[in-house]
Amino acid sequence: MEEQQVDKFIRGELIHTIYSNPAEHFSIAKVKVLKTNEDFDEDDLVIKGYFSELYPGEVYQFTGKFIDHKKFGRQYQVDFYERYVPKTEDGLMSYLSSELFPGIGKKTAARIVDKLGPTAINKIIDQPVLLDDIKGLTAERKNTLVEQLRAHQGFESIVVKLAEVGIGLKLAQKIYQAYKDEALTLLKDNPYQYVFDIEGFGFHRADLIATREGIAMNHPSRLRAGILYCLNDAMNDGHVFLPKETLIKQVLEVLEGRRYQIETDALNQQITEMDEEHYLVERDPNIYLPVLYYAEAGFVTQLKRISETEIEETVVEADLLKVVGEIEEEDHLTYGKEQYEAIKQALNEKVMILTGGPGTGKTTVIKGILKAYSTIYQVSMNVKDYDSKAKFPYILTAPTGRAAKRMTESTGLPAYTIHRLLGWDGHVGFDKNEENPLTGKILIIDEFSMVDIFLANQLFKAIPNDMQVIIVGDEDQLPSVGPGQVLSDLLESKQVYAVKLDEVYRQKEGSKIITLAHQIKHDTLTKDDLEKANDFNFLACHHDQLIDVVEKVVMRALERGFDIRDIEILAPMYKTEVGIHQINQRIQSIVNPKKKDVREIHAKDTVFRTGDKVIQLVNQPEDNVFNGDIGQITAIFRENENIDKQEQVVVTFDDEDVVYLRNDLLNITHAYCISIHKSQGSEFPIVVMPVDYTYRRMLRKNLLYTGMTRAKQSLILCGNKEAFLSGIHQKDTHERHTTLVEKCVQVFTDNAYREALEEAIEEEEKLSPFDFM
Ligand SMILES: Nc1ncnc2c1ncn2[C@@H]1O[C@H](COP(=O)(O)OP(=O)(O)OP(=O)(O)O)[C@@H](O)[C@H]1O
Repeated sequence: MEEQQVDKFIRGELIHTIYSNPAEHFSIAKVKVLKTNEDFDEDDLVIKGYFSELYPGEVYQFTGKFIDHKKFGRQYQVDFYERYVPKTEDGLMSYLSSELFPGIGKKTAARIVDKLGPTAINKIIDQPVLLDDIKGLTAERKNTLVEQLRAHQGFESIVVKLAEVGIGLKLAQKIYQAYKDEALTLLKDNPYQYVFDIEGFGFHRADLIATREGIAMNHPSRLRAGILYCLNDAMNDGHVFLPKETLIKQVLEVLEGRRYQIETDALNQQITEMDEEHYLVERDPNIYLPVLYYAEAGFVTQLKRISETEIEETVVEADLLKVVGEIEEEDHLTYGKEQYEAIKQALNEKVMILTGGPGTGKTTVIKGILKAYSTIYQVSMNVKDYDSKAKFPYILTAPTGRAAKRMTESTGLPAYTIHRLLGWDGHVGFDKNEENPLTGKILIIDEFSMVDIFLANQLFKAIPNDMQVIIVGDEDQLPSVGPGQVLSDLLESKQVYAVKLDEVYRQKEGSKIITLAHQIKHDTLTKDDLEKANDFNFLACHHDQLIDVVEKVVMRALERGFDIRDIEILAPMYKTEVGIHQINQRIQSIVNPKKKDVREIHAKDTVFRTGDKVIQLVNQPEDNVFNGDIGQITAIFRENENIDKQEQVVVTFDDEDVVYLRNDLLNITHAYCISIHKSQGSEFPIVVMPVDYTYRRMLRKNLLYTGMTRAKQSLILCGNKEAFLSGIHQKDTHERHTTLVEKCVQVFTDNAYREALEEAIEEEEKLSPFDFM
């Protein structure tokens, strides 16, 4: 349908806001261009102007003019804008031009809708001849279209209606699967339900639909959705709960516009009712999502169960001293006092935490524990000596593939990611649990600072009473990406035996990297400590030169014979001028530039090329790749080159080839430069860390510490020394709201509390409260 539009316009979906000044309502944002009669044919555009509110994912129509910004290039200065409300015809057009109907593009779809009107689909199904004189539609395409329309009958009314409110085919398919014929009724009556049932369906989208349907701003469903939305948001920020006062403040910010106000009493009432109906848990003054409350409660009670079971046999000190002496002789070292203590307690305690910074000997102690146990209990460390009856006694696990691999390299024993160990099926759940526990005698979990409260709960559920557990981690590293800060909370609770290793051994080998890490940890680092050393340098440079300097460092390392896989650039932010995206683009253009005979595929803002170094962004256990795994694109196939008739990108991870279809490319990105958060659990021979004042907001002690301690051979910092020095003295102010410390203390010391908690967990499991998430 061509519109009778005289004015020039850009119709686009808001991707994200780049800058906003709420006081003046001024924003700069990026939009995906959907339609325009301006002379512009790129996919994305930066717009700027005065807006009351802009929501990502929403479609707006802008009028204005193009301006050329000296630094940022072409932008659209908006004079007037409005939210674009599509008509049925638009919905129909996007349905017909969707991937369900191959070969039908936007133009042909428009011609069909133009000719047949809003009831086009029924007309085509009843009388396919009506398509006969549509230009551009071959007989073959016509037949496929009719066949497909027949096959999807029923579904189309939902897709078309959803397309009218800006929902694409993929999301529509998810919605249809979840609600089938109820989808439209629900959309009209309570679109907020979608937010909680359908992944990728945002609150603001539901709000816009609700406004269209005339649902009142203070409708209970809206208030509830606002509450759950804020709790979810808090979870994404790592919190396990929100104080009620904070929650209410945040909900009001989300729900109130300039034209209406929400009564706090009404919110309070909803919170109480939602608690009664198990949609949230209120433990005055804290409000939790049930999944989080019960994950925390579950973890603590499981930990208590395992801790309180008596150990079968303890080791006599004299025997241990003898065995440790033998190991020391064999390995040519003398364990430090704390290291010896750690080995001893690991053998004598049911659950023990081993913590310490880099180079303090955590890995050395793990090896010591394994050797000592094997010698004392005469247990073979050779996997081949075991079969399905006699199970291997040692389980080594870590949250990431890389960390697990490192455990295998250092001990020579098999190690698995926690997901793999627990038999995660990738969708519904874990194979290992209370009913089907793990088997073995000693469980060693490395990099525990990365384990969130959900995974900790799942893992501990699967640990049988007679297993000894050794938790290993560095409490000064960043907390887990997911909610909670399990390692540091456990240490703070003091309910589990912990050995802290302080003495640095790698330093003895002359490592400046380790010295710096410990100086940061103890807040003693000064500008003078940043002098060049064998394995360290700080290349001070101006913001404008930062990417050039990073490039030079990478080039120099390559010239010295390092592989690009050995060099990792770590930065804290994605979108600044010197952010991860920009650095990746630059390094890619140097180390893997466009070439005639090298295949590439364009996906959104990224060009993936054969040979590119890439990082996995989500867990994909079905393919044995996990968030943070780094691989290389080894092949790109065109549609006509494989039986699936789809473009394919093959990424080779350590020993695994994983195939990505075009839609899956969202799951990977370039990995020349990765975020410090994503680098957790990994180590690289050379780490290059740009530090810029534009990262200020992110520069914190534990972030810098985590990044720097990823370097094994060489660490090169570049950029602004002041920004670095101010960053290492900034504690993370963004403390996570958790109640693990209190729960631990109570469960371990108050039996009545523990029993009540266990009962509540059991009740909750019967109710299966997690369905709504
Ligand atoms: N008691 C010791 N005597 C001599 N050398 C030691 C001792 N303990 C550890 N080391 C050495 O110090 C170095 C660091 O030890 P290890 O790798 O075990 O530390 P880590 O805490 O696991 O470090 P990271 O977390 O950085 O891997 C190793 O080379 C190791 O051999």
